[in-house]
Amino acid sequence: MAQYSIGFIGAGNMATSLVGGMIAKGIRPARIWMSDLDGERLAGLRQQHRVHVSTDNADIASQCDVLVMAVKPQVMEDVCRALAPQLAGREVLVISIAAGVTVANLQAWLGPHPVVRAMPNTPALVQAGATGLYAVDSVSAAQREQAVQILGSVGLTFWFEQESALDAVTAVSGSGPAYFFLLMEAMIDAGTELGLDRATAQQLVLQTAWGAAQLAITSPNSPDVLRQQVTSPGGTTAAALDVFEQRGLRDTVNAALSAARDRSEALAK
Ligand SMILES: NC(=O)C1=CN([C@@H]2O[C@H](COP(=O)(O)OP(=O)(O)OC[C@H]3O[C@@H](n4cnc5c(N)ncnc54)[C@H](O)[C@@H]3O)[C@@H](O)[C@H]2O)C=CC1
Ligand SMILES: O=C(O)[C@@H]1CCC=N1
Repeated sequence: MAQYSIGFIGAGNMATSLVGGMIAKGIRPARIWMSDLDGERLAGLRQQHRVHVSTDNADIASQCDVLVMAVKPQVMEDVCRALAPQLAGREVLVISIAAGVTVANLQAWLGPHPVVRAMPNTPALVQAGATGLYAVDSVSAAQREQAVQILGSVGLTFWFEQESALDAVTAVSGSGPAYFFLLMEAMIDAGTELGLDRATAQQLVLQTAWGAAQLAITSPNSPDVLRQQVTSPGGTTAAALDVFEQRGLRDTVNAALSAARDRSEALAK
């Protein structure tokens, strides 16, 4: 693996997940730099991962060939504008993981650097993430490979030709874990209502979610076929699925994902 150095601006949940994955995949901690406003958090990360840390973003930016921008979208402009002088005249690959921050925004704030926009998700924490990627034309093949090494260290990566696809990716897989967690919460509550103790209901729900995902990933059959295999005519599953369909689950899911896509687009404005 080429020995380029990688800096993270913002050392929150997503950056920490990525760093954990990269180290697990053999990237040496000495090549990783992290900055954040929270010095205590950085001290913990230095102790845990042996990475370089600093509370000064410019310090990190001046050391690195690849910069992963991992602060919240709302502070991204200020953080980028403050870093622009550090990057001027240097070849730095910028990878942003922020929801709804466009490559045009990033290049306006940071300067005309090669930019990859990425949308990962929190299962990256357990190296089961899914990330959508979009690159501007100036990103070289080697830099695309660097982006895949970083984001691919925590799960699957998918390239998209159109930047607008990342708003849809955000709605599907970026926010997606929360939808499944909501369904888990609702099933645990319902199981408890039906008389199970909460701890047992939770274990049953989580094992069922994990098993269903494993089955869907490994089976040659699509989810609709797998659903039909659970559903005996006139049986219990049919009784439940009828309620979901009658109460408009598909329309609700469709409207929810459209709202997430719209919010991703709006954040860019
Ligand atoms: N949480 C999620 O599910 C996903 C989040 N994202 C994106 O990842 C980015 C980070 O999100 P999280 O890690 O969840 O947030 P987080 O709040 O855990 O991390 C953000 C970090 O940035 C630091 N920070 C704030 N201002 C700073 C500054 N001026 N300089 C340096 N560091 C600063 C904060 O102290 C914090 O540690 C966001 O842009 C979000 O849109 C992308 C995909 C999924
Ligand atoms: O809710 C958000 O805005 C971020 C982006 C995708 C997941 N979390």
